[in-house]
Amino acid sequence: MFLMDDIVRDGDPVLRQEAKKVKFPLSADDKKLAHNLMEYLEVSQNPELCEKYKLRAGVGLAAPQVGVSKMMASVLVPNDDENEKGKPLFKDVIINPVIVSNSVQRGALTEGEGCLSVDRDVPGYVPRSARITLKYQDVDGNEHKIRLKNYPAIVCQHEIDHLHGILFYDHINKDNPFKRDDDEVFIY
Ligand SMILES: O=CN(O)C[C@@H](CC1CCCC1)C(=O)N1NCCC[C@H]1C(=O)Nc1ccccn1
Ligand code: NI
Repeated sequence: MFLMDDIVRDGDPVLRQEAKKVKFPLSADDKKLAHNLMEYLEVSQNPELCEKYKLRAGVGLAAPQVGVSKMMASVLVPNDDENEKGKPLFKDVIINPVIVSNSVQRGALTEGEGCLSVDRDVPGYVPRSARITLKYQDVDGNEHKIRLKNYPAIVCQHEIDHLHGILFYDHINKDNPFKRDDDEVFIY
């Protein structure tokens, strides 16, 4: 199981590398990696376990963040409204993901972004596409082509950035970190 000590921090070159495509069928190691990447999110989103293992709760984790430069990331976006308790907005390990199209409209999280690999607050909006069409393979090699919007779209873009050596603060406007374009949507 991954713990915070396994998470590579900003400054380590692996976070600035272009990750390698993953071959199918997955090797035993790659299957284990996929499992462990998702397990971290599940454990970290469980308050008792999160506390027990001293984790930072996360909604995504990319392989380079645990020192493995491969095109693989786990995404687990919880559904915070009560009625659909338990059913996440999006849950999968995205392998060899490609954003095949994105909306002209931009979107950003109102509270900005952070990163488990960045141990400092970097204030500012991280402008991203408000909606994306994402193509990826799951651990069984099945191809998926899905449209995402709002928070799940933001999370996936953050993870895919990791696979290309990009960190969230690379997108923050230097002169005006909280610059708002009028057509931007802000996601809570
Ligand atoms: O590459 C992946 N990462 O760096 C983990 C990041 C990914 C998200 C950051 C913005 C979009 C994707 C992450 O999850 N966080 N960033 C740092 C600390 C907070 C934490 C977080 O947002 N936690 C959370 C949110 C809602 C519910 C439960 N937990
Ligand atoms: Ni991150």
